[in-house]
Amino acid sequence: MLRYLTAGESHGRAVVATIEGIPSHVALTSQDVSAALARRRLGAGRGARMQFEADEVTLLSGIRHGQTLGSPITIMIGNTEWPKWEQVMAPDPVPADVLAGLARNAPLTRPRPGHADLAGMQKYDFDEARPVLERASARETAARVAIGRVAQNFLAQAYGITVLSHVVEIGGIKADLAAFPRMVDLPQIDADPVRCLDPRASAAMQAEIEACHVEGDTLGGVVEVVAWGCPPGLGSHTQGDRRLDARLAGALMGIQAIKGVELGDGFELARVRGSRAHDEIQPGGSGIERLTQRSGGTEGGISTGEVLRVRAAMKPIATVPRALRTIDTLTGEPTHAHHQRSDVCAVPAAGVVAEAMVALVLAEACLEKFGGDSVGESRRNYQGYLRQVAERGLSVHV
Ligand SMILES: Cc1cc2nc3c(=O)[nH]c(=O)nc-3n(C[C@H](O)[C@H](O)[C@H](O)COP(=O)(O)O)c2cc1C
Ligand SMILES: C=C(O[C@@H]1CC(C(=O)O)=C[C@@H](OP(=O)(O)O)[C@H]1O)C(=O)O
Repeated sequence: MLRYLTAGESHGRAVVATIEGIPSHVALTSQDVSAALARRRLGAGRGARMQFEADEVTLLSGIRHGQTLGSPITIMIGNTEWPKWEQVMAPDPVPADVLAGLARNAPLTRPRPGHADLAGMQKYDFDEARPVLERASARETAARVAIGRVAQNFLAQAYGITVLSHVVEIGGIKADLAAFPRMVDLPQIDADPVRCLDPRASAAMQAEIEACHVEGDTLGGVVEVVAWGCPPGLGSHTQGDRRLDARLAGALMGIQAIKGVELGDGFELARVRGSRAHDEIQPGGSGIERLTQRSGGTEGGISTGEVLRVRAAMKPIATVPRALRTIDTLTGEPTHAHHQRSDVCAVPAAGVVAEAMVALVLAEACLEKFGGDSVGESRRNYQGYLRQVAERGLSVHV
């Protein structure tokens, strides 16, 4: 069983994540985790914090001399600004007169539409938004990306699975993907300022982000996560909550500001006839192959062995500089939402987070199917299963 938990506030001392169930002997260093976190900071449209946030990584448990031990892995990511927030976010009581003198501690009573401010105040009985936004903030996604990298190393080393993401849409501008090769590499994607593989769309997206920046507005978009090397047989048709597509959708919808998920051609499949919707099967290689890749690599909630492809739609950033209408919860009077520094567009970063979530789902599904307490054992079990599929003549030629 694989399980994990994150903790920490955006302006607290640190965010942390613990993951349990990763087998032993996965090669992993703090440089790997730092590199993953650096990718999350990338992307046109990110705000001031991402310029200076250093994401200080400490591997607290579960790793020794560059290898996992099979015990719980804990990763801590220090928040660069902690010294400035130490009193505002102090776990122990701070004298009222000290707090009153801190501009940063001014009560946030003008909740932002689209953020967690108001719903969180209602639910947790707070008279201002600070205690809510500190945890609602996508700062938390740094912790998920850190353990996502652990999962990615495990997937690559045990099964040869590669997970990566790219941006397919920002602010209504769509990438033209028709001409792209089936396998693209990460440096190629990360070299683009919005992590988009279509140079023309990328330029238009960057211009739109800049226009929004100037006009005090914000943007959302769509990311696609692709996984190569997934074997057939992950997930199960036998129960709704075991379906791989359901688990992927849940994991992606769990990312801040993600409002829609589709597998493969998703919603488009609802608009065409069955004869144009499914992936026909023919003999290929020493087994079978598909003529198209519309399903996104799952059928019946089980991976088919085709390339896995899943998209997530992100709503625009809620902290709109041209502040939206709201009420002051102190007076009940109409006003405009509080505004602080924020991202104009975080779609490229959301792609990196989505990659981490897909890697965590796949790692869990692989461990369910193949088990193993060490990478070597997981790999042997996996190879035995591939032989079984081959003996039936059902190997997938991708
Ligand atoms: C990588 C990333 C960065 C984000 N940056 C900001 C930001 O700077 N300002 C903001 O208001 N929302 C930002 N968001 C979105 C909020 O976290 C999100 O809108 C909020 O949690 C409420 O979303 P929900 O309705 O989906 O829960 C970001 C989201 C992600 C995934
Ligand atoms: C800190 C991160 O993103 C933050 C996500 C976020 C939000 O409301 O979600 C608001 C901003 O926080 P701050 O007010 O501290 O600048 C972003 O910078 C991060 O991604 O590491």
